[in-house]
Amino acid sequence: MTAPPDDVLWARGLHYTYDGSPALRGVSFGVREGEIVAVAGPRGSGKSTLLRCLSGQTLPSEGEVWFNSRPVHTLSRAARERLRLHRFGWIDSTPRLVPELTAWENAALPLLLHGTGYRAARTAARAWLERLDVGDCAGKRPAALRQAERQRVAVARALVHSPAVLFADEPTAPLHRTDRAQVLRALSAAARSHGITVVLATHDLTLTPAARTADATGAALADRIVTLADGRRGRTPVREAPAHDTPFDTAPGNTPVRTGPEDSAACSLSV
Ligand SMILES: Nc1ncnc2c1ncn2[C@@H]1O[C@H](COP(=O)(O)OP(=O)(O)OP(=O)(O)O)[C@@H](O)[C@H]1O
Repeated sequence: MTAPPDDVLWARGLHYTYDGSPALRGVSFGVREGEIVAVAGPRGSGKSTLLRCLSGQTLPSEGEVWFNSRPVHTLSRAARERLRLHRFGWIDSTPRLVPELTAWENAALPLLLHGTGYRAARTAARAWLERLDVGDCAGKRPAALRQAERQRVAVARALVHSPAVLFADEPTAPLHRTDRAQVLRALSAAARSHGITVVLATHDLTLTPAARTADATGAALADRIVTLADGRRGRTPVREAPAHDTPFDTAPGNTPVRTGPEDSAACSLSV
């Protein structure tokens, strides 16, 4: 089996089980370069597990994950860790910053781990903090920052090394509504301007045209939504103009195939 050449990330027939309890039941998934895809589903539907499998943090019990047409599921743990460090970014719902480091030092961590020089890392980290509207926080430690500021620092850290794919697991869940919209706008604008592919998990199922119209401040974030329910791909609650001609859906047998617009939507999200 080989992955479609125009997909940066591609997974087929993913199963994952926690102590006998299935979390993923044959999920297939494809993402194109530069695309922002939201994975939506209720709590416990398998979103985090899917993101962990796609990013190589967790090996699926069954199934395949491919990045740039190369298999991830057959890599050693060390090779997957290198892949994550160099090519992927990750944002959790709770910003996990190092309390002893300043905001810019936290944001610069991936570069410093890559061996980038201190000055260059500082310049890049500060530039990302500016871009995310927390430039004036650069010298502060996490304890001196608001939650939304800490999350922006975490976003800067996830983007500072220009990853190929950014995984965001409910990145604005603990924030207030206004902060959510701002962080989402900043995240999506940064990803789009740098051509970074985003896979974003959300439990918010209010992805209806009416909800989006009402949410005038919401970021026009995702190109496409895929839904998960009970560890399986579902149908999207939204049907709108497709962002791409040939989005993916799952065919019987769990092979990603090109389909009509069912699984595709230009949408804004509250994550
Ligand atoms: N470490 C774990 N040990 C055992 N079961 C787990 C573990 N992590 C997740 N699960 C279970 O696997 C299923 C999928 O969980 P997962 O966290 O992937 O879903 P989710 O959609 O991301 O949910 P949430 O929005 O609450 O994070 C759930 O039934 C969950 O209880």
